[in-house]
Amino acid sequence: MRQKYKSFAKINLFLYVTSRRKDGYHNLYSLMTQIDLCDDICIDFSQRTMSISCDHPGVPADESNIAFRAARVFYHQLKMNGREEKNGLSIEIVKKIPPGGGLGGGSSNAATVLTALNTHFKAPFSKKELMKIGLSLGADVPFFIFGRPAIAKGVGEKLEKAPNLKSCYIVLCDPGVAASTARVYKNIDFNLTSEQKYTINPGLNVPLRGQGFDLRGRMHNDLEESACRLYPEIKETKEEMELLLQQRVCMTGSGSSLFALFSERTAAKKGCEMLLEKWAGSKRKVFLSSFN
Ligand SMILES: C[C@](O)(CO)[C@H](O)COP(=O)(O)OP(=O)(O)OC[C@H]1O[C@@H](n2ccc(N)nc2=O)[C@H](O)[C@@H]1O
Ligand SMILES: Nc1ncnc2c1ncn2[C@@H]1O[C@H](COP(=O)(O)OP(=O)(O)OP(=O)(O)O)[C@@H](O)[C@H]1O
Repeated sequence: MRQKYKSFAKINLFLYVTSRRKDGYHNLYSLMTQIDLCDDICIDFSQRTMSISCDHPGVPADESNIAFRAARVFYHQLKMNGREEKNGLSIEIVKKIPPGGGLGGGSSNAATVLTALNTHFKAPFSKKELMKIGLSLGADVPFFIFGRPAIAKGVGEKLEKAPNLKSCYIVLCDPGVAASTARVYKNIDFNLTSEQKYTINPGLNVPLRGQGFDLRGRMHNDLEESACRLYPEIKETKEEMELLLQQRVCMTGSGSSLFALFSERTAAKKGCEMLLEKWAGSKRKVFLSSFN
């Protein structure tokens, strides 16, 4: 039985790093939303063995793939619950989300596989339990299982429903360099983020009177300075993007992707076309996306 799934990317509309923890991880305060850029995943539950394939050369097509590890950990938990099931399945991933782009591509793939397996076996785990299983794979995985815009705290596992967001069109750019999440967190200069840490006020407490929350003035990322020091391509791309679009540009997650928000599709499309034209032949990739 073959089933197709869409595995969506995310952006961090704002991301504040509030402290470094004893376990080496960092506590966050972040507003996250899924966007319509997605990978395609096909799962065949009728196989006798477990296998994975992926069309992207930068993504492992073996048991180290996070989607494969998600399937393995799911069957393990099922067994711990006293249910021994045949664990054959094949996972086929068609990548459209740039890997190492701060768009949570791997985490989203893992969440898609966990959710698909849970549905296939008629919900042996509650959503909360599935999110806990997801956290053992990566800090971003619970968000994709949560499945709606969220305020993330802790290492990203404490999730609350976000206020009603105003839908936006996004000009998204992959500067052509993959950023290592671990390196970016390790390289944070807390002297540079401290002021922001103590003045976090994204204004989410403002009453909305039926309107969606407009985030364009609230975009922020405490990881940006660290990522730009490690990967100068990010800084260069951001500066050019701001100049060409005449819009505020922010990095998502631990980088490397950058985004600008637009309320009108025509303006976003025009911006996208301009970047595509200016950067034709370069390693930078440009996407028109949205969230609502
Ligand atoms: C940057 C974000 O994408 C923002 O949503 C996430 O914080 C990253 O989540 P992720 O890619 O799922 O991260 P993981 O795979 O769990 O962790 C990779 C590495 O990033 C660092 N890490 C990750 C999350 C976090 N809150 N603090 C950290 O310091 C740790 O060194 C960890 O070894
Ligand atoms: N299914 C997968 N999809 C993407 N990358 C994967 C996958 N499995 C393993 N990886 C490895 O994980 C690395 C990070 O990829 P990913 O797309 O998750 O990064 P990211 O978007 O920066 O993640 P995050 O925002 O969660 O930090 C890749 O360089 C790749 O080698």
